[in-house]
Amino acid sequence: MTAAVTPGPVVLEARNMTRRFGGLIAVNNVSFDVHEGEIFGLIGPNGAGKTTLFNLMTGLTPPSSGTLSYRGQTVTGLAPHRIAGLGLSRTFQNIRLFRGLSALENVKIAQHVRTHAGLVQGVLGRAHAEERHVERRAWELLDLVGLDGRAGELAANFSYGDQRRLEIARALATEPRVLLLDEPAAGMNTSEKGQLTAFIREVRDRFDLTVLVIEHHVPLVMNLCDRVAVLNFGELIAVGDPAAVQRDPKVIEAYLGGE
Ligand SMILES: Nc1ncnc2c1ncn2[C@@H]1O[C@H](COP(=O)(O)OP(=O)(O)OP(=O)(O)O)[C@@H](O)[C@H]1O
Repeated sequence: MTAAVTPGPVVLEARNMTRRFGGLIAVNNVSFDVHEGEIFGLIGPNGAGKTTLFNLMTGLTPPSSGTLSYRGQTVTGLAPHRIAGLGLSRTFQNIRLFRGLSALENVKIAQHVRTHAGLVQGVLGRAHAEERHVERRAWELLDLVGLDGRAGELAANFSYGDQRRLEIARALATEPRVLLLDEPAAGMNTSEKGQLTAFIREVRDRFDLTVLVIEHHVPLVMNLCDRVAVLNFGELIAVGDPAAVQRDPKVIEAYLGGE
């Protein structure tokens, strides 16, 4: 478990975020703060609303009501690329790499969120200096995630674990301040899961990030996260340090008791 540290300033403020799909309330009046530099876990049973909450935060799904502020600026209602451009970057539960492109190309393309080049221009013809910078940075990120030796291989040929690492490299290519990871351990083998905690901490420290992570693997969440929020049927039933959350009777009943 991480040592208690003084929390940094609030970077994200979710206020009364709600999303209805017809009669179903997938996310129900959820409010929480995330502090700079935290690793903040989001757990809950299947269908609890975790991915929908990430989608609301990153602009993929508009909320029915409620807001998200990032460093005091309301980002609710902005398009996903605008939110990414402000510094919120994410990975997906169902991996969304360009499977037919190489690892290097996947990371290079992601950088156009920052360089403002269009997708076609991003692939075909940037100015030389910018292209060299993009290429160098892509190699650095592949090196960081341990895939620089496989830069030319197609993403489709990578194991789940390596695809997830490549997704993280791609998310980092947009130079985020906040990284949202949707089930980074899914599909990983035991040894890959074992390395993930150290890897996420290293990424947080190296890039001075705030990290939000959805994860089903409870021991990983409890080891990794500074604070944990628990969703159940769309409602936030607990937020706090991992040990306190793990002891909370509401959480035990909703989720951990069933493990
Ligand atoms: N686009 C959609 N249309 C209708 N219902 C949806 C949609 N997206 C999510 N839901 C429903 O909202 C609820 C929350 O789903 P969500 O995927 O956010 O849960 P989750 O906690 O991420 O689940 P899991 O752990 O299984 O990934 C579920 O009942 C789901 O079926």
